[in-house]
Amino acid sequence: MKIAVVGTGYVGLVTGVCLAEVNHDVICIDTDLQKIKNMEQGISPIYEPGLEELMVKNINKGNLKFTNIHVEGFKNAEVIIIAVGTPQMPDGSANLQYIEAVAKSIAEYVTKDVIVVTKSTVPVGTNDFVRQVILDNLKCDVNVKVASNPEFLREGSAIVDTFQGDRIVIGTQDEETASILEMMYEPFGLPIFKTDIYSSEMIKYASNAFLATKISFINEVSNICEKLGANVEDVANGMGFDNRIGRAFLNAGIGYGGSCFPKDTHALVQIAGGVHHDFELLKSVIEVNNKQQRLLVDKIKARFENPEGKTVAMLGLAFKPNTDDMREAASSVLARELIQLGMKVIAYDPIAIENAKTQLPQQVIYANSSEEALKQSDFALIVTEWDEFKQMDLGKLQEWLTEPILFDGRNCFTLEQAKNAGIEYHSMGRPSIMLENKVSIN
Ligand SMILES: NC(=O)C1=CN([C@@H]2O[C@H](COP(=O)(O)OP(=O)(O)OC[C@H]3O[C@@H](n4cnc5c(N)ncnc54)[C@H](O)[C@@H]3O)[C@@H](O)[C@H]2O)C=CC1
Ligand SMILES: O=C(O)[C@H]1O[C@H](OP(=O)(O)OP(=O)(O)OC[C@H]2O[C@@H](n3ccc(=O)[nH]c3=O)[C@H](O)[C@@H]2O)[C@H](O)[C@@H](O)[C@@H]1O
Repeated sequence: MKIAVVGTGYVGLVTGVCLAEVNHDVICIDTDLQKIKNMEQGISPIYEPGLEELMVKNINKGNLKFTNIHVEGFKNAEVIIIAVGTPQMPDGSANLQYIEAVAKSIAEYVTKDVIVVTKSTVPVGTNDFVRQVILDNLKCDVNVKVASNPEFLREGSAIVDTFQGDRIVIGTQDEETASILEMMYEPFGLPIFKTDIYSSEMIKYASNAFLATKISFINEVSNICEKLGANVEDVANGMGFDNRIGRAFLNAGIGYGGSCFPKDTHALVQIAGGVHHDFELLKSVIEVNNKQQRLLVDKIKARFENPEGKTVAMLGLAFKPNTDDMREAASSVLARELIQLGMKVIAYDPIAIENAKTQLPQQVIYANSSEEALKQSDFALIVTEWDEFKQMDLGKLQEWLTEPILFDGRNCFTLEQAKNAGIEYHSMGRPSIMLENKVSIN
């Protein structure tokens, strides 16, 4: 099938590459010419495990192409997939300007019947808007069908999620459109759930909001566990045995970040508000998360009488491991607050440093390895649970840090590991490990 994908970010590029991998004829379109030039040479604009290899393979096979010229991309397309960003507006609602621009270019340039699929996360009713913009601006006498097809991949495991996802959702009431999209996805062999457009649009927001709710819920439980001396990991494991609850997304930490949960929870509150529904539960989820993102600062303030002048190694900057994405990363909030407290921050991340430089305060100093960061610091924080931090020899902290104190925002180590390493260890929702002559802060 001939497919054009508009937008080559995390979703568009991964989708385009995976559809090419199952032998569709794919052209990816982006307005960013530099990205296009790089991708033509097999260089991925984003860090995503396995993506570049598959990209190169399919460019060489001849079924993956790139262009910055929409008319060129749409020329032969039977299906056009919209995967441009829908960032958050100041009031929390989704910004649809990129979606509208794509709809206008489709109207201007399509010369044959086509199915337009909205993969970007968009508020309920947006596909109606896309259809209307296209109809209002259409230059040729062609038939354009519009369908919703939200995406559920996660950054860092996007390729695996695409080939092994739990479901593909197709929102359309047109049987012919549904069956063409089913054919397109058939090679993935995944369950396909068909519904109407509005429900499909809502499934995406409700799914992200539910996952965010699970995270805020366990973080609240975690904060209570700390006060009571319980261990949130055991609590989550014990809860997770119940199939109705499930263990996934019950990892307590420093809150959710990234390009989607924060913006999509805000957008759903706005969507609800648009129909005069006050989504109180989701507002609390957001509020809990905002507090949770800065919890390590509170722990530091509780531990040190005067943190001013201390140097801290900040390990991990990306909003989660295996990505270079810094959007809404807790590291931004933490670095800002620590610097305000008069501390020196030495940061290290295996992949995200270049992106971090555009987001973190300019006073932050970057190290080339965790060892380099730790050796120059008084104590340390783990902000992102990269494998290389989880595999770190904790005993070395005694040697490298002025004070062997670790604040672990992601519970990367067991309490036994910390105890055996002879360090002071403060994690999330679990009792602190103190060295002799020190009193636990919990
Ligand atoms: N990042 C993720 O993990 C997921 C994102 N989503 C949703 O997918 C959508 C896209 O997200 P990302 O891939 O993260 O976005 P992104 O910001 O990484 O990429 C968007 C791309 O679209 C391009 N673009 C903008 N206007 C264009 C136009 N008129 N024509 C061609 N290209 C254009 C930009 O240059 C950019 O490369 C959003 O709605 C997001 O909520 C859904 C599931 C997962
Ligand atoms: O719409 C989207 O963009 C995507 O948003 C999330 O994917 P992503 O943001 O890439 O990453 P997640 O693995 O969901 O993690 C999001 C945040 O939650 C945090 N998290 C996750 C799980 C958990 O148990 N605890 C926790 O704090 C992570 O550290 C991270 O900051 C969803 O998982 C995807 O299904 C969805 O497609």
